[in-house]
Amino acid sequence: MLGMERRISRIGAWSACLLAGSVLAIGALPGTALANDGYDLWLAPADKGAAAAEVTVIGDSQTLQLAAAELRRDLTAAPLPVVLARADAPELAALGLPTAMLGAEGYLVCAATVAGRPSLLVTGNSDTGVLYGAFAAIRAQKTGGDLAKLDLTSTPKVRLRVLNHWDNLDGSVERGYAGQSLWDWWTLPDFKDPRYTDYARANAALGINGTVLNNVNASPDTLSAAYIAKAAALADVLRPWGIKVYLSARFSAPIELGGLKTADPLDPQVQAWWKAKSDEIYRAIPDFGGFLVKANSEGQPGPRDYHRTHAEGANMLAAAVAPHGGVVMWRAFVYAETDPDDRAKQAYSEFKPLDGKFADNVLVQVKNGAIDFQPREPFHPLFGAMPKTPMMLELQITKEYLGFATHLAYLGPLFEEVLEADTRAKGKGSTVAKVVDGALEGHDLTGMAGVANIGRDRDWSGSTFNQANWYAFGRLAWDPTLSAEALAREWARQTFGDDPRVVDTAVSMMMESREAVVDYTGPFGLAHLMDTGHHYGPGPWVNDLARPEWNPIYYHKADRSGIGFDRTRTGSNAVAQYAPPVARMLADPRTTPETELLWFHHLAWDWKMKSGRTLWQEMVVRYDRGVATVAHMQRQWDGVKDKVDAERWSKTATYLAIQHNEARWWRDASLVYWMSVNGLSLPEGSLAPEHDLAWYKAQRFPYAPGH
Ligand SMILES: CO[C@H]1[C@H](O)[C@@H](O)[C@H](O)O[C@@H]1C(=O)O
Repeated sequence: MLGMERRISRIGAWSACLLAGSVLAIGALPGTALANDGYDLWLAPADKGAAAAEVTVIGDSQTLQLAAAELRRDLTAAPLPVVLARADAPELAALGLPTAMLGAEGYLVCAATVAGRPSLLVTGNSDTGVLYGAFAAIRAQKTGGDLAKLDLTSTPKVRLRVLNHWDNLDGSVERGYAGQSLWDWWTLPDFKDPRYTDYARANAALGINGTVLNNVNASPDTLSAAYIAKAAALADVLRPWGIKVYLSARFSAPIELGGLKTADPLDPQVQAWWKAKSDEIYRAIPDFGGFLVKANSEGQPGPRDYHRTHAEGANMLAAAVAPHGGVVMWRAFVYAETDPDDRAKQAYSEFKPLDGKFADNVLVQVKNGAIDFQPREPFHPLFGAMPKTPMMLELQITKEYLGFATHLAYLGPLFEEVLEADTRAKGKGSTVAKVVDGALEGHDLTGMAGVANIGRDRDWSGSTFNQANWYAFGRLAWDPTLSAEALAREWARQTFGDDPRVVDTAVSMMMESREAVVDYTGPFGLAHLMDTGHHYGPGPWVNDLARPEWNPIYYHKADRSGIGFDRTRTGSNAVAQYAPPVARMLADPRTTPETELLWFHHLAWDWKMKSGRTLWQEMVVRYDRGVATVAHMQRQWDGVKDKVDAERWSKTATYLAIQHNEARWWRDASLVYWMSVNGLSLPEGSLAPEHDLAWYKAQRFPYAPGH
């Protein structure tokens, strides 16, 4: 009976809403003819000419006031007055809305009669939930939704949705291509740059609820009193937007900062130091999120220095933050002594035996693939292999290996591909997404991290289209089942307005862009082929670096007889790290997806591909296709010249021209090198390389940004 009343109440409100809707005219979206430097990201203000929504707030929190301000600025021509209220507001009690299922951060946006007045209600169980609901309503309107029919319910599937800034205290950003660090450590904690608020809004609009401020290659100074105060000032700005601050911790900080002789995690003095340090941080930042740690990786100190395990190291830090509700995000990006013949095996070998040994508040943070953010990598074998441990997925938003900020490469499809990959750990459908969102093993502590592409550039991310990668990460962290294409469309509409020609063009370019990069940098699972000193241009010939696994030769193993890394039983047997059905599939080149063929197999140049062509011929086809796709993107962009503001149009057009040259450079340099190894010539119809091998080898970047 009660349920019935609830229904009626909502239906009543609906009809009022629908009536109003009949005269509804949603205001035009921001005029694309206006100059737009992209600073507003997906929060470009609504058309000034349209009537602002009437917004009432029940309750007095700062977060609710911020949510109201967002709605007043961006929601136009609302058919009903908008009411913002937490679900526990007495005014909502009689409605009996189904809010229990929203959890701590979910939202509900629907027509409802509040205090006798038909309204568009935005609610949630927390102030942040309401804020997310407000942003969802704005997004719905900007992407063509009808406010009169709005009925949105959503709860995040992942708990920690976190950006990782690889920002150094000197203002540089490791692998950052969008200018200096956003954080001005020099003027913090006193000056709170308005950009910090803009950053918080942009993130909150996506549902991002955490940020690790500093590089995983962490300076011990980050944990000094002076920097804790600076981090606290940032936390104060971000808090009302539902964003928690985390810090990367250097494992040896007890030595460097504390003057101890050791950082051994089993040493009581070391434990006491971290406990005191954590207490100090929590005094300044009561809702501090916790630590991110890169240990015993690429020269960083760690527990292995003291013959302790990664679990012992992580648990020591976990014990220090546990009383305050903090977590430790412990990275599995290690490659060291174990399995010297195959770097791709090392993290699994080291971490898998530790499953079940980590404290409850530790997440193991794993990159999407076993090497390092390549344009395409098979999913990391650790997903599904550590059922007792929360596995946090680390994605890279900044495009270290996909053309930095210059090349257009929408990463939605890359993210989607890894999330949808089936680990088969518990039968069919054991996707990486289900490992990460905790559904597969019933974990409540879950997380996704994205290495940020944010800097002080006017457009934040080095180019307009790079913003979409930040956007897609944030939305997928909220719901890993969202589609990359739908997110591209959502982003394009909010970024360029609602002209279907522009939106369709942008989406089409975005959806073909990542595969183009795969094609021109290295098709069929080739990876890590870049030149020394940067991760930008080609250098498949490089073989003189100190560590074997830094050399491209190590990865492609091309010789006169064939190309590719044999990771089957006759090679490193890395395939055995996957669940048996996946391992069986990958053990045979005929059942291995062609996109990953040379990642797992060393094959003859005349290996027959599914197309009927030889491997070599097909490789050339792909290299050509990569270059042709960039040319296609250029043509498409030319077609919307009159529809996009000149500033964003011309920067994008120029970057596409650079990309076209460099795609050609990747293709030609790679092909001349492969030909020097295999002695084959180019199939009929393929473009001849412009230069000889010596010329390509001589190319050097004078300066490698971000390194
Ligand atoms: C922060 O260091 C980075 C390093 O710049 C990058 O080239 C490497 O791939 O990955 C490292 C990591 O993820 O720790």
